[in-house]
Amino acid sequence: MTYVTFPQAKSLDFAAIGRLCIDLNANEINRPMEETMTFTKYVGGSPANITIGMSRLGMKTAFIGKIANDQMGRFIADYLQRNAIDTSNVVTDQTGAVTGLAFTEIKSPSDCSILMYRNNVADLKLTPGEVQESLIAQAKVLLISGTALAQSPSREAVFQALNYAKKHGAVIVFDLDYRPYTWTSPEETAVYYNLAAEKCDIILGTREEFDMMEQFEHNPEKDDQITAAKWFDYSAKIVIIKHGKEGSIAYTPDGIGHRAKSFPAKVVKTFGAGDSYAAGFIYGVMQGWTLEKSMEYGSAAACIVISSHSCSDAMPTAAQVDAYIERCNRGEITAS
Ligand SMILES: Nc1ncnc2c1ncn2[C@@H]1O[C@H](COP(=O)(O)OP(=O)(O)OP(=O)(O)O)[C@@H](O)[C@H]1O
Ligand SMILES: O=C(O)C[C@@H](O)[C@H](O)C(=O)CO
Repeated sequence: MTYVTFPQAKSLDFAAIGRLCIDLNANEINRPMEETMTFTKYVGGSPANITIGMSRLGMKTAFIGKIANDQMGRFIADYLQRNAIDTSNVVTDQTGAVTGLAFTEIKSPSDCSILMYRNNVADLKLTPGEVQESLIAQAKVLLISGTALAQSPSREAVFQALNYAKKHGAVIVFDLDYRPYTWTSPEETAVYYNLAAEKCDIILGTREEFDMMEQFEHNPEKDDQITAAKWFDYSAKIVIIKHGKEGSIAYTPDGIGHRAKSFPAKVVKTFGAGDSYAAGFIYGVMQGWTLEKSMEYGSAAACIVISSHSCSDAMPTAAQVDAYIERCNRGEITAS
């Protein structure tokens, strides 16, 4: 059963809009930030990570965003280009805005947190006029991510990108990517998340992210079926609700909850799981695979990233995902 049809005639497989920043991941793991002395620098930001993941899987990709006019901004642009990502719509800020920094704290494989420095960040300064209609017109998929809705003018830029994607028939994916520290209040967050989600074909989020969106609604049991059903009255064809290592469920308008097995992993840190899962899943559905197989692929990609030190740099190729699944099937990998 095919739930989403991708416009095959377009030359670009995947475009994403939103946050481009720097991850500084703790080198001394299993200790609090106060005791962490050194960090390794990677490109970060959820939509950037997903785009890098799609590119590693062999998809033709582009990014729409804004970088600071400094060494960090140039590092990001160069990394995207080296990963074969089209940066023609990555705009350089001219107002003195800075690159967002995410310092990661790895207290234990299951207790990780992110300390954000995001005042006056360039990624939230993308304007609607800077979004190129011609690029979105060529894309089979447009991915948006919730953090870019947190402030103007980036918020309006995302809605403009949604207008172009609708006009030109791109499949729209929304990765909820809720980061509370970029928002002024949960109520404001819910309003904009709901407005954007109405326009999307595939919505991916954790149970907690959907809870945030439902704060004005009645779903006391936090029932996944009720959550998903709302979006089928708008544009959605697939709603994925993720439950960490318990796996995820993809709901479809025919009432089916599709489940896929998850895989064991030797976990170093948990962040990046959602981004690699999204890349693997979207890649799978674009190949015409079943939702179950696509989710399985996303889960395996997630295991590779959470077993590694970085998010972006650890994004696997298709050969690496296939090899991971084979090794799990042979019983060669066990959970940490
Ligand atoms: N400890 C784990 N072991 C194996 N697989 C995992 C583990 N944690 C996450 N995954 C896989 O990754 C998928 C996405 O994880 P999760 O639900 O934690 O997303 P997320 O909260 O969006 O991630 P992030 O921390 O990047 O924001 C899960 O559905 C599962 O397949
Ligand atoms: O910007 C962030 O929120 C942090 C990301 O850069 C980081 O790579 C991550 O959390 C992945 O989901």
